[in-house]
Amino acid sequence: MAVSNKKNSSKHQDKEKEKLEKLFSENANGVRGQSPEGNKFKKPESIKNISRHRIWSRFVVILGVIVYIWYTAKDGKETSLAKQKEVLQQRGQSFPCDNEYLEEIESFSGCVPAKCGRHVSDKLVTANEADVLLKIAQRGISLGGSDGGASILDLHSGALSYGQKFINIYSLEESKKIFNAADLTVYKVVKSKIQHAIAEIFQIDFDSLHLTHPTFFSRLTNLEPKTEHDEYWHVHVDKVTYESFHYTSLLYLTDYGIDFDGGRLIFLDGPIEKPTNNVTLEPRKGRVSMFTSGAENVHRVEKVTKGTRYAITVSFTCDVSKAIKDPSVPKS
Ligand SMILES: O=C(O)CCC(=O)C(=O)O
Ligand SMILES: [Fe+2]
Repeated sequence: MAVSNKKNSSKHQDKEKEKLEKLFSENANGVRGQSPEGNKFKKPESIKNISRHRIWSRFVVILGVIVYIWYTAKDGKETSLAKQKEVLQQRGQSFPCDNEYLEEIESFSGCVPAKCGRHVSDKLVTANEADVLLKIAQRGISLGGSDGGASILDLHSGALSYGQKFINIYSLEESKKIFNAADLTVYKVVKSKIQHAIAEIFQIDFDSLHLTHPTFFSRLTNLEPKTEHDEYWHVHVDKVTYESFHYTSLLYLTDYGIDFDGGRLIFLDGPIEKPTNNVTLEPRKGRVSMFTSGAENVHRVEKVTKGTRYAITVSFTCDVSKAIKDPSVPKS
């Protein structure tokens, strides 16, 4: 019995020793995989996750505030008038006219807009019409073209960018192949549809509007500028750049984000020295933008960063003395 008791007590002692060793080894190593120091004031995992989550969310909020302040201080906010993917019957913004513009236009009866503004429509020009006009632009400008990023072709005056200057396209024999009578009919129909739309939107008389100079095709790329004519991205007011303009329209012939990157039309609202809101228009094939040409529509074209952007500027004046004639097919 005594032997058995001894045996039992030594078994008991062994067990106790084993327990102590286990406990000691756990304390020395920390709980599996953790440092012994971490063990002393060990936080549960859930608390650690919460504080990590808090740090991250604070970091994200602070970063957001910094980005917002930087962004608004730099360029003001940006709103979209028309995205490339949208197909718009008509969308626009109306606002009071610039005083100088209003004073001038008031001398032309039937031509004063109910309100100034900027509008866009994807339903005026058909895909086929846009294709015909794109082909004219491509064929015509390929006979010359600027050494820099901006080339123009004016079918009315014949002006075509050529290296670092302009030539008269009608002096070239190949000019006869640029467009035929049917193409010209498309050109005139499109011009007339835009004129009707402007008259309706701004509530003026169709007959008070006259096509004016310059009305031209443009091809924009990311080539380095060689002359000031290549610098198409400057902020401007059309009435100042092209004196005779009262209503500006643009028909886009290629697609933003597909045929080219960059090249959005951007209106800058707010004080001219520090605009507070950029209103962006993404070109879409067949899309027409129409806007009053005064200082209420300060704008610029973004630099094209990739690809080729084609458009036609179709401009109208209320001053009949500044009217231009439709182009005619070159004689063979
Ligand atoms: O191409 C555009 O979107 C605008 C061009 C322009 O501002 C201009 O020709 O005056
Ligand atoms: Fe312009």
